[in-house]
Formats: sequence, structure tokens, C-alpha cells
Amino acid sequence: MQTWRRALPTPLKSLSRHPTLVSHVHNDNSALPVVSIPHSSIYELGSQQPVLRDVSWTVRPAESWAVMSSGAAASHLKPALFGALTGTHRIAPPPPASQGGLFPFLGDEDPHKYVQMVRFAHRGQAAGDGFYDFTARYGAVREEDRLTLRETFFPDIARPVHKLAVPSLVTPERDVEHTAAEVEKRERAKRKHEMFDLLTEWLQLGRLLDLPIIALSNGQTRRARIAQALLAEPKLLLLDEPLTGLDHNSRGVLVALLQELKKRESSPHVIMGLRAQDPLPDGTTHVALIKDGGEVLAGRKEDVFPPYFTPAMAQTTASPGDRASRFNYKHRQHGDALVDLKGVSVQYGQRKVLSSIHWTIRANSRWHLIGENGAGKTTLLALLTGEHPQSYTQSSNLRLFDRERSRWATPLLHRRIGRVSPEMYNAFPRRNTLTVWDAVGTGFDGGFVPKGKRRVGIAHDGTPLAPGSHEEEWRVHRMHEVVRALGPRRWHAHPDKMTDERFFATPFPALTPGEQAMVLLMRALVGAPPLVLLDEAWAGMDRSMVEAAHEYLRDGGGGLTEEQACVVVSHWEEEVPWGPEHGVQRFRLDNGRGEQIFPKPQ
Ligand SMILES: Nc1ncnc2c1ncn2[C@@H]1O[C@H](COP(=O)(O)OP(=O)(O)OP(=O)(O)O)[C@@H](O)[C@H]1O
Repeated sequence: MQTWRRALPTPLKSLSRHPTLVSHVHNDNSALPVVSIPHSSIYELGSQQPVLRDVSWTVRPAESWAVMSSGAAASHLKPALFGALTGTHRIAPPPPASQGGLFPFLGDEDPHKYVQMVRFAHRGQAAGDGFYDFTARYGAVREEDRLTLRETFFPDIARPVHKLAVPSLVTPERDVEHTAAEVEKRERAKRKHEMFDLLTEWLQLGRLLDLPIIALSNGQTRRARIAQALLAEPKLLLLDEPLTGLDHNSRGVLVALLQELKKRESSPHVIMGLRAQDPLPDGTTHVALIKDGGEVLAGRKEDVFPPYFTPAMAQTTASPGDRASRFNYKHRQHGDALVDLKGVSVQYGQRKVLSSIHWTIRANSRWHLIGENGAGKTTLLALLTGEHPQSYTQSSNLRLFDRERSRWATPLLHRRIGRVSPEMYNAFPRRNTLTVWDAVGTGFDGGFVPKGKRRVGIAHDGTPLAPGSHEEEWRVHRMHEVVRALGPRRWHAHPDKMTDERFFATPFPALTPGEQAMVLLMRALVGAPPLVLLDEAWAGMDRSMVEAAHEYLRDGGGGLTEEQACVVVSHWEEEVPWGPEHGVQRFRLDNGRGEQIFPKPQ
């Protein structure tokens, strides 16, 4: 089994020296349960059909629980189990009040105040319908974009003292009698400050506090949300998929931090939601495994996974270098340069994010772009898509499809680049009138508004496609081709009920986050663009979806031709479709510098 203990982060060492953190240990099994669901079913509100049947789940204070689903269909069910705890789902029969109700450890305290849920999977259906400009982060020029991390996430605790403030008015008075309530309030504020300092150190947020929130990378934002959730002082914290999108080191830091916080009396109990393919974090003692039929196996991890082993845990985490010793490296025949960067840099004020990057992406190449959270991967890809304003100033060093960047109108560039990214996922419009067909069909233009009579876009010169033309027929054919390879028949629990036609007619916002991610992948590939950029494309997907995507993206799978190049960004080696045996190349960003690290250039 993979553990993250190997890469123990430095803050852990300082934590063990922190006297306040090791003095209290949560009580043993005699303490009241944190969660108690005895033989109940779980229903969506207003429905008579149970989503989960006969659930018996008791969480005790000393235990560390992970909630995971066992297959693609079960991923619909994980939100239901969490929903039972947050009140969006009904539990029947309800946990008896005589035994303390759903949260016996809370006693009479209000669960709304003390149970907090933070979801890290992509946003779902109820998140508004319009498209917003996710590229604003690269400029961060609008007034509302200037709000810093400090102002947005930690307004009370981290407000900087104004330069003109009178010191005697902002420093606490001494020698004044205080009521017990005031003393308690002060103590609480002090604890909160200590916690804030600790969390910002551990989660490496200190130097990000005064950046515009919109400028933070995906992983940096996740770390900030975790700190914010812990500072709200919940008693039960539900973290759903907090590890997706975090780099290897940050995953280790977070898991170790949660384990250490467990020793503090005042820290929340944490229940973590994982994807089916995620390895169990160190320290997990119990698992609630949700099966496809809505059955929940809840118990000690070794009982849930006899004999303490599952295919998910068996997945390799070997780097291509390790794997190359087992597989012969496939030298791919590369074609023309599609992208050529010759000393490209990106800087915000004094802050250099990318420093003289040289990188050539050729037709038929398959790249894995790596780098820690904040290393500049998304920024680099935004230069290629022309969305980054500094792509203009770098124009002479940045050749795209054999022309300088400035000689491309950005929409024309988008027709040649199929892409998926967390930012785009979040920004994609979610109107109920937008069907899966419409969403995939926008891939031919690279835009976000369905166009054309058959909703497969317009011609390259901006005119409507001639009905029955070769181009229109080809596009419709491609729509069916991608849905056959990546659609419900590959991952749905009931493919007989969810046919391709039915899937195409489904409103995009009605899909689960994983299904939406699959649709956006289809959108990126449908137009067979020369360059495909897949930045964290697998977030929210289940194993069967990831497998279908990998198969399609490998040689012979039909998803990519020799004329195309593809770049995958992922913090998980398992998520990269290609190993050395497929001729993968690895490009790493580190401290602003970029280099090809695998295979080593001759
Ligand atoms: N407007 C800005 N001002 C200052 N710094 C910025 C600005 N926009 C981005 N940055 C910084 O640029 C760096 C690169 O961000 P980017 O999103 O490219 O990282 P990433 O490698 O994709 O990270 P992740 O793995 O977390 O997605 C981050 O440290 C970010 O804080």
C-alpha cells in the first residue's frame, strides 16, 4: 500500500516541538460516538426510494474514517452518505434521540454550527449557469479580483494593522479587570491566532496571504480552504476529496497535520472522502465503502478490505524512470514542432513564476508536465492557449503552429488546442438547456456557446456549415465516435438504461462531477485538434472512467493520431495514460526553471 509517511514534511518536525499539540489525546471507545446511524436507509429529500439501504455506521472518537465508493455508480452515492450528515438527505428511521441522535457527541449543541463540510471535487449542478472569465487570474486587474487571500479567507484573524494606526489603540490594554466572558473571548482569540500561525506555516500559506485570491494556483487554493475550515472550529469536519490536486508533498503534509491535530482536544473529528482509486492515507483506521447497489460496508479497514488489499491500493506509484527499468522505452517518431518556446518568462512584479523556459512540443509527442503546486504549470499552459496576457509580450519567443503568438487571433488558436483544466471546469456554463451534445459540440470551435443547426459549430471562416457537407457529416460522426469510446457504455452501472442517445440528451448540469469531467474530455478531443492539453482532467472521475480515457488516449485507442501532441498535467503518476513503453516524456517546472527530465535529453 502506498503511504505518504515516506516524504515526511519539515513542518511535522517543528510540530512535535510544539508543546500545546501533544498534551491531549482524544478519548477512547467509552466516549460518545461522533456519528451514529443504526440500520437506517438514506433518501434524497422528497423521494421515497432509498439511495442507500440499511446503513449501520458508528464513528467513535478515536477512529479515523475514510468514506469511499467502490465503483463508478457508487460515486453518486458518496454525496448521499455525506448528505445524511449535513442534512441534505433524509435518514429513516432517524437515529433515536434516546441514544443521542445522529451526533451523540454533540449533546444538545447545534449540528449546523459544529458540523462542516468542505468539498474539493469539482463544483456540481447548483453552481450558477453563466460562463465567467477564468483567465482573469492572469491579469488580476479588476477591483473585485484584487481581494487578497488574507482579506477573503481570514478577514478577522489576519487583518493587517493599518500603517497609520495608533499603537496604544491596537495593542491590548493591561492591568484592567475583565469579566469571565471577556477572558474566555480573549483566550479563544489567542487560540485561534496560534492555530492560524500553525496552519499557515504547515500549509505554506504565509507568502501567499497578500496575493489576490484569484491568482492562487489550484493546489494553493485547496490548502487555503483547508486552513479556513479548520479555523472555523467545527467539531466534525467532513473533507471530501481534499487530496486531489495536491502535490505529493502537500498530500503528506495534510495527512500528517490531520493526524497530529487529532491529538488536540479542541480539534475537530475529521471524516475524509476519497475516490475509489485513491490509496488510504496513513492513520486511517476505518472505512465506509459504498457499493454499487447502495450497500455500505462500514468497519475496520482490514475487515472491509480482506485480506487488507485492494486493487486500488496495488496501483503503482513508480516514476517513469523506475518503470523504464522494467519496460523498454518506446522511441516515438516525432513530427513538426507545434509549440516552440525559446526563453519564455512570466513575472508578476518582483515575483518570477517562469524563468526562461525552453520547450518544444512536436506532433506525436506525449508529455507529462510536472511541478509542485504553484510551480507554474497552469501559467505555462495559459501561454500556449494565448490566454495569458504576457503571451503577447513574449511573442517573439513563443511560436505556435509555426507562427509567432501575436500573429494568431486567440479564438483561432482555441480551435487548434483541445483543453481541460480545473479553472475551465469550474467556469463552464451550466444552463439546464445545455445538453451533453451541446457541451461536446462546442469543442469544434473551442468556445462555450453551442452553434450551428446541428450544434456542432460553424465553419472556420465564421459562416454556417453547409447542411450535409463533408465537414458537417464528419463532425457528427466524431460526436458518435467519442461517445462510444468515452461515454456511458464504458463506465455506467446500467449502460442498457443510459444509452448514448439518452446521454447526449441529458442536461449537462444534471451529470455527476465525474461525468461532467468526462464530457469536457470528450469536448477537448472531438475536433481532433493538433494539440491537446489535459490539466487535472481526471479530477472527480472514477477508476472505470479514467481507464476508458487512458485506453482511448494510447496508441491504437483511436483518441490521438500521430499528427497530434498531448500534454497531461497530474500530481498522480497513475493518472498519466502513458508510461515509458508508450514513449512518454516528462517536463518539470521547479523554482521557475523548466527542463525535460525523462528521458534525459542526449
Ligand atoms: N496575478 C498574480 N500575481 C502574483 N502571483 C501570481 C499571479 N497569478 C499567479 N501567480 C502565482 O503564479 C504561480 C503559478 O501558478 P499556477 O496556477 O501556474 O501553478 P500550478 O503549477 O498550475 O499549480 P497547481 O499544481 O496548484 O495547479 C503561483 O505561485 C501563483 O500564486
